[in-house]
Amino acid sequence: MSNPVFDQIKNEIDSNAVVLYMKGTADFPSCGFSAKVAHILSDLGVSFKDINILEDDSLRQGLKEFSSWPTFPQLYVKGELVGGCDIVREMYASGELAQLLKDKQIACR
Ligand SMILES: N[C@@H](CCC(=O)N[C@@H](CS)C(=O)NCC(=O)O)C(=O)O
Repeated sequence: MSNPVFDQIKNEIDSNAVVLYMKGTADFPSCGFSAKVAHILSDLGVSFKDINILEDDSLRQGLKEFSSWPTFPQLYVKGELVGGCDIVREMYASGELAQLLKDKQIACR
């Protein structure tokens, strides 16, 4: 059966190369974990769409199910979940995140 929230998420991650589902916005994060990932993407010079899950509880709950991931932030690149703060931090530190972005033809430094 089709789920309208899943359709919304699918549309967002298909129409934006990099999507960060977060608490707050990139300019005004409401949580340190979300702030960290937004800063990492900014450090890499990556354009991304920030979506504040605190403004939409059905999206907040629906994403946990859609992604099979219980927390935020959630970083999607080209329609695929990369992970949350811990994973993104590790991938950034090792250079793996920059490599993944380059492999997916996303401009970054
Ligand atoms: N270890 C997590 C930290 C993030 C986390 O624990 N987020 C919590 C608190 S901000 C969360 O999103 N809980 C579910 C919710 O608030 O709906 C990660 O790597 O992203």
